[in-house]
Amino acid sequence: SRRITEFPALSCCPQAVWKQVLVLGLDGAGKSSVLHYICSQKARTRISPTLGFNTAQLRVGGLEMDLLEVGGSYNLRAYWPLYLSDAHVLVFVVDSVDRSRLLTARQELHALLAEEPRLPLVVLANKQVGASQPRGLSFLTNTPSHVMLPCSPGWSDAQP
Ligand SMILES: Nc1nc2c(ncn2[C@@H]2O[C@H](COP(=O)(O)OP(=O)(O)OP(=O)(O)O)[C@@H](O)[C@H]2O)c(=O)[nH]1
Ligand SMILES: [Mg+2]
Repeated sequence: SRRITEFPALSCCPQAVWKQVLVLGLDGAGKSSVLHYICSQKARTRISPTLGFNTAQLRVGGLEMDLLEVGGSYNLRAYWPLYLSDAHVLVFVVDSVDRSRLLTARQELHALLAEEPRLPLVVLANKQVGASQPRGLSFLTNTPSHVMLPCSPGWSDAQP
């Protein structure tokens, strides 16, 4: 069964539209946590690695979004490019605390942007508790038309 999470309408998108949002990023970045938080407004501290896909449906007034996460483990990254052509937006989630893997994250993001340079991009700098501006992540992309947002899916109020 298809479970749709509903949000109140936004005045900016009165007509019915459907968008496919592709959610990618290295394993452990927090993609499933973000999807879970969007759909339930609750953090989940125990979350299993995604071995294939994970999906969520949202409706914000007339805007309906299908969110598709493809797991970020090394073997699954080979499948990422297959989903680019159907995507309207790419949300790339980065673990901003795990500095040792930022370079890998950057390489993977650049490989995606090389295939689909005009795909709108949102970078989520995850695990940023209390930060208003993500620091030290500007090198991730030199695409001018992207949005970079700090996030932490409900972490401050997480229940173990
Ligand atoms: N401290 C902290 N931990 C987080 C945050 N978001 C996610 N985590 C933890 O990070 C780990 C990985 O989160 P997931 O959401 O499974 O990561 P993922 O990107 O879906 O990983 P794959 O499915 O393996 O590609 C889990 O233990 C989460 O509980 C956050 O904002 N802060
Ligand atoms: Mg996952």
